[in-house]
Amino acid sequence: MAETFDVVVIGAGPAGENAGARAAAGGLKVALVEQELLGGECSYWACMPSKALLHPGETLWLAKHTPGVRELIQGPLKADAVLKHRDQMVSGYDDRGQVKWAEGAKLTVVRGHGRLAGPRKVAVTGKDGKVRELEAKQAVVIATGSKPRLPDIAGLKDSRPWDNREGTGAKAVPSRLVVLGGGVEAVELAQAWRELGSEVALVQRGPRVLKRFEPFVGEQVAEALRDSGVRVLLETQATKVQRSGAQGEYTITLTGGDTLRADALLVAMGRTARTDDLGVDTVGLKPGASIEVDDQLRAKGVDGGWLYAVGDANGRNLLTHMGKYQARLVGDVILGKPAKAWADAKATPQVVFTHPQVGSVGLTEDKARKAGVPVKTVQYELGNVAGASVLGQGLKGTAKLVVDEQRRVIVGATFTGPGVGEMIHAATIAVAGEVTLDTLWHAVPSYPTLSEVWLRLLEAYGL
Ligand SMILES: Cc1cc2nc3c(=O)[nH]c(=O)nc-3n(C[C@H](O)[C@H](O)[C@H](O)COP(=O)(O)OP(=O)(O)OC[C@H]3O[C@@H](n4cnc5c(N)ncnc54)[C@H](O)[C@@H]3O)c2cc1C
Ligand SMILES: NC(=O)c1ccc[n+]([C@@H]2O[C@H](COP(=O)([O-])OP(=O)(O)OC[C@H]3O[C@@H](n4cnc5c(N)ncnc54)[C@H](O)[C@@H]3O)[C@@H](O)[C@H]2O)c1
Repeated sequence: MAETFDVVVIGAGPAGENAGARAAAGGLKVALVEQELLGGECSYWACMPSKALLHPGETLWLAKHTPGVRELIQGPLKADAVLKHRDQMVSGYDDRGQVKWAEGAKLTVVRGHGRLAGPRKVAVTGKDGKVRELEAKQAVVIATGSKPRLPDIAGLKDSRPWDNREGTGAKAVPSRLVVLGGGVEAVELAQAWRELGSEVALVQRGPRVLKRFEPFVGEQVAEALRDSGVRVLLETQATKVQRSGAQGEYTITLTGGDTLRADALLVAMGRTARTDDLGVDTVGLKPGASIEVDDQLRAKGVDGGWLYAVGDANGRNLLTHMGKYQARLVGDVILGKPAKAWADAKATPQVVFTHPQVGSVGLTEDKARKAGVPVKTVQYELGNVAGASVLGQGLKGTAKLVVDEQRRVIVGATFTGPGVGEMIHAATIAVAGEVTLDTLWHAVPSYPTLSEVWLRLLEAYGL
């Protein structure tokens, strides 16, 4: 006999937790199904541990730019202390705190692997093999996240390389690390492990890293990686991977025939939706693919409008904050309130936590032009703003705005430099709120802060 809920959420990462909590706060009876740890990939093997590994290096780098402090610095980071801090950030891979939160939010936690078993039905297989049948009166929300993509490179799979789990969770610093990929995960973890003492080489097939951002971003981050001692190999691919025994040395053959040797190999080559073992075929969807949704987060191609997907599982924006945004909206949609996830296409912010940091929101110049926006851009060097000299000596960075000239509103912004991750929200407000440049002229930035770059950008535009 099936247990009945108003809503069944499969997956308790940030997206699933927030979808469930929003629906429960509106008075609905919600089951939250999780096969591993409540909190999901982000809390234990992605966002939180990677930031715990990166922040000490950034602090040291800033200190080295600060007279009176840099003279005190002796030696590199204390790797043991950083790894211990990482372990605390992931609560020792224990989700008791999250379970307590979920209970407080009036969610019924169901442990086990959830699979759709036809319309509105979910079968949950527990660790003991027993199956619990759940039935949703109103909605099922898929929030199962994503898993690493392992490209078809000879010998790669058999060599059992690191993915984001070992890449954020390793208990010791490898002497030599090779990173395959040039996206956000690759650059963040290459820098983190380099600063903890590894010799690092990063292998990227394209002409620059971070290719989804404005071109200057990839150039500056690659330069920073090189400055910290990372070997950055562009327009290069791994063609073969060999390993001497289960724990042995890696030999990575590259296009052109050169080889790299390493003690650890991190694959950071993108992710795919975790929908392969989810029973989506029982409702007419393709296993293994992202669940395509409309702006109400409703799965396309499923009759009755009862199936929703949020977070990495729908492939819209593989970012925790965007998954949580979709989750809040899906809760509202299920509660019958009007909601539309328009920020996904128009105002998605992202921070890359390298040093220099990268903050971006909305469209790049290239994407805006391709979308037919009448574009004018302005750019200003952050190092020329008085606030930069207060933060440290010789700090650099760049700020760029992409403006829709017709409407006089910003459709995209990108900043690089120290602490810009905290500055990007101002740009997100301007983009999401469609604040005109003429109004922004009266949003006066304080002196002497980095935010004064806004004033310089507006002057550069012609105000
Ligand atoms: C190294 C790394 C660093 C990152 N850093 C950042 C960052 O700084 N900021 C940022 O915004 N994003 C970051 N991301 C992306 C971020 O981790 C994801 O966007 C986010 O975790 C997606 O949340 P989610 O809830 O959709 O999925 P997940 O966090 O993947 O959670 C899905 C949950 O569903 C469970 N599940 C899956 N299938 C089933 C099933 N069939 N039955 C029951 N349970 C199931 C899983 O066990 C998991 O707990 C990073 C990613 C990586 C790899
Ligand atoms: N700070 C953050 O917000 C943060 C940090 C880490 C990850 N994430 C998110 O997690 C997701 C996964 O990160 P990611 O860096 O793995 O993905 P990504 O899509 O950003 O980058 C994938 C990289 O792998 C390369 N690649 C893919 N297939 C390849 C192949 N066959 N051969 C050679 N190179 C190949 C691509 O060129 C690209 O450089 C991203 O969507 C990202 O936004 C976010």
